[in-house]
Amino acid sequence: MGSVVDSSNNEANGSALANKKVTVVFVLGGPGSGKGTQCTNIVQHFGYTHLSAGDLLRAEMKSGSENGDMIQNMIKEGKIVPSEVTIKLLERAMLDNGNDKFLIDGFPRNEENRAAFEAVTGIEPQFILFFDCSEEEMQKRLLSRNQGRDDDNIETIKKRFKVYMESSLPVIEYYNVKGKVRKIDATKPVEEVFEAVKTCFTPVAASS
Ligand SMILES: Nc1ncnc2c1ncn2[C@@H]1O[C@H](COP(=O)(O)OP(=O)(O)O)[C@@H](O)[C@H]1O
Ligand SMILES: Nc1ccn([C@@H]2O[C@H](COP(=O)(O)OP(=O)(O)O)[C@@H](O)[C@H]2O)c(=O)n1
Ligand SMILES: [Mg+2]
Repeated sequence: MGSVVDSSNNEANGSALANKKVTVVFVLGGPGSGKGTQCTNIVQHFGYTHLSAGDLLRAEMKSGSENGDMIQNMIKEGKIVPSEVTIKLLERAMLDNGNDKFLIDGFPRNEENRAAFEAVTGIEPQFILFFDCSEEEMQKRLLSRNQGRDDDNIETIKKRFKVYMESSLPVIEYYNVKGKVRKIDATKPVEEVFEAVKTCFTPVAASS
């Protein structure tokens, strides 16, 4: 744990990332659990670059990409966009950034995301930060998020919760079995959650 991932030993996979050594932390948890909020705090304290898969997909959608309509429909239905699209966006963002430490927020969200990312990039996450939050609290937060998102309505929120339970939790369990999950009680206020988050990063920062 805590070692810098050397993806250069995965050159056979042909990923452009193979020549760049990167450290990746996956930030996972249900919709509204506070992933984005805490990533902003982590960036300020620990020097990571925050990459939100959802933000990258929304930007791609707005850029007039050929995948724009497909992405918009998937987000509206709370479905997971095919990995190929999301991984390309993540790869490009990591390559374009001078930093070598990334928080990947909201990815991998299903087994296809997880397996494809590993196969394409060869990157093994340093650890998984898991925000555990009750559905009741997440729903309350999403309904008052006010970011003008098409998917923060009760109908889509219910669909997102179902996808989270059926497809995303098994990915967290996959990493839990590997001893890689650091679980945080995310129902608490922002400041208290961040106190717990800090303890996950401090030993890593001290040893690097
Ligand atoms: N610990 C918290 N307590 C109360 N509200 C929170 C907390 N963390 C985040 N929020 C609020 O809840 C909403 C969802 O948070 P966000 O960080 O966007 O979550 P996610 O990225 O997991 O969907 C935002 O409006 C945010 O300000
Ligand atoms: N790995 C991912 C991440 C997000 N998404 C899509 O983007 C939507 C919003 O993701 P998000 O991470 O911004 O949502 P929050 O969990 O932050 O509320 C998801 O419901 C999916 O439709 C995806 O398809 N694949
Ligand atoms: Mg988010």
